[in-house]
Amino acid sequence: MLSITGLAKRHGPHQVLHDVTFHALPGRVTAFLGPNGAGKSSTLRILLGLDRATAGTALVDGRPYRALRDPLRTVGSMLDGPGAHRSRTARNHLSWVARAAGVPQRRVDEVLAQVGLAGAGRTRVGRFSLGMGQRLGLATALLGEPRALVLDEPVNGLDPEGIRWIRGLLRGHADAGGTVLLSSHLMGEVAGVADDVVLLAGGRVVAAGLLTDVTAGHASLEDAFFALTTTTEATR
Ligand SMILES: Nc1ncnc2c1ncn2[C@@H]1O[C@H](COP(=O)(O)OP(=O)(O)OP(=O)(O)O)[C@@H](O)[C@H]1O
Repeated sequence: MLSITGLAKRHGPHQVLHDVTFHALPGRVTAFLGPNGAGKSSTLRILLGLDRATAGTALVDGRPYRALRDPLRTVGSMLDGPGAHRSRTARNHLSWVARAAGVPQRRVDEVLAQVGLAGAGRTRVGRFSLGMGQRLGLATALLGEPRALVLDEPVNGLDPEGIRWIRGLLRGHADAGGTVLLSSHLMGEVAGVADDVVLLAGGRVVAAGLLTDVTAGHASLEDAFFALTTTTEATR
């Protein structure tokens, strides 16, 4: 389980997160949604131990990321695309990450096949399309067969077929008992796969719960978001 509790973050004079609280549960896909600049990446960076909170906690199975005994097997993550050097081949990159994390080399071919890059293992990452880069980022996240996946904007750069594919992959991970937390500013694209949603605006959670509860009474998730944020602004 991923637990974010009372999270606050300040960058100089800017308070970018205000008392953010939500959970992502095993067996469920949780979509963390909001417009650009809402604070999604800031939250995920803290959860993955890449930045420190000003207040509050972000825990993976009850521990801060930095205290995990076997991080790559516990939580696979993708922030900022593939995370691979342009001059490396996909296979080199995955092989290097696997070695560093003590993951068996056979996983390299397994994840390349799983993300549809079996034929591109020897291609340099610099030649990849945006969508292929996203697939490689996902392959890296899956390498350690982690229970949880934390993915920042994984549908960016994917075409409709790619979006359909990633939805299936995330659904499969959750149905097998895994925890999936994905961020997106594209509400319509991820609504189809989410069980639970967390809507973030201006660094605050404006709604969190079952997708069906959050969208109840609205034509779409976007409509629910705009109705909620208009109300929030008006009552602040
Ligand atoms: N290192 C930093 N220094 C100063 N401000 C920052 C820093 N990192 C993020 N911010 C600010 O924090 C706010 C939230 O940014 P964040 O990247 O978390 O949003 P986001 O919801 O992930 O948006 P996007 O989809 O555009 O990445 C923005 O106003 C951003 O400018």
